[in-house]
Amino acid sequence: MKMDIARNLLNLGAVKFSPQNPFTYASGLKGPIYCDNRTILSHVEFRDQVVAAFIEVIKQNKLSFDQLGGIATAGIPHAAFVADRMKKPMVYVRPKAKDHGRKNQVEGDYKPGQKVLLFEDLVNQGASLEDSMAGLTSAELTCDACLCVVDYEMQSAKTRLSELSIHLYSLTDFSALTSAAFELNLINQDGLNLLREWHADPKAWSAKF
Ligand SMILES: O=P(O)(O)OC[C@H]1O[C@H](OP(=O)(O)OP(=O)(O)O)[C@H](O)[C@@H]1O
Ligand SMILES: O=C(O)c1cc(=O)[nH]c(=O)[nH]1
Repeated sequence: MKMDIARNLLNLGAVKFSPQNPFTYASGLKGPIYCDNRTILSHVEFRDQVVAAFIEVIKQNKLSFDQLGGIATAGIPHAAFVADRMKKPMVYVRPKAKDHGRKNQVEGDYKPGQKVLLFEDLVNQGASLEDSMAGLTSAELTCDACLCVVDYEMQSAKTRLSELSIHLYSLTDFSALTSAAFELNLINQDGLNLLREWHADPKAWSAKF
C-alpha cells in the first residue's frame, strides 16, 4: 500500500523537490521536499483510495474511538470523508484555542472522557500533532493514535509521539516516497543521497540556508 500511495502522490504532482531553493516548513525549518496532500481533495478517484486505505487501517488494527478528529486545517477533510463513509461522529482541533466565541480549541459536540482518533495529512516534526494533543487533553478528551497520509519518519517526531504515547499509522512515508520517486526517474542517485542527508539531520541541513 505505501508504495502505491507514494506513486499516486508523485504522479499527481503533489510532491515537489527543490534542493537549491528549499521549502520553509510549519516548524520554520527548511527542507528539499514538499508534499502537498491538499491536492488529493481535487482528485476524486485517488481521494476515494485514500479514504478506503484509512478505513482499512482502522479495521485491520481494530482502532477504537468515540469520535474521529481532524487536525486543522489539512487533516480536517480526511477525518470528514472517513467519518462520513463510516457514519461516525467527528470533531476538529485548532492549533490553539480561539480567543473569541466559545474559546474552543476542539470544535464539535463531545463529552469529557471520550476517545478521539486523530487525522493529520502529514507528520514532519510532529509539533502540530503535539499541539492537538494538548488541545484534546485540555478538553478532557483522550487519544492514543493518529492516522496520516504521509509520515516523514523523523527521529524528532518519533521521540515526541512516544513521549505522548501516540501510535502513528501512515498510508505512506519518506522511505516509500523517495524509493518511488527514484523508481519513476523523478530523482537520480544524487537527489536520493541529498534527501537522505536532509532526513538524517534536518536541523543541520536547514542551517545551511
Ligand atoms: O509535523 P509538523 O512539523 O508540525 O508539520 C506538519 C504540519 O504542517 C502542515 O500544516 P500547516 O501548518 O502548513 O497548515 P495547514 O494544515 O493549515 O495547511 C501539515 O498540514 C501538518 O499539519
Ligand atoms: O512541515 C511542513 O510544514 C510540511 C511539509 C510538507 O511536505 N508538506 C506540508 O504540507 N507541510
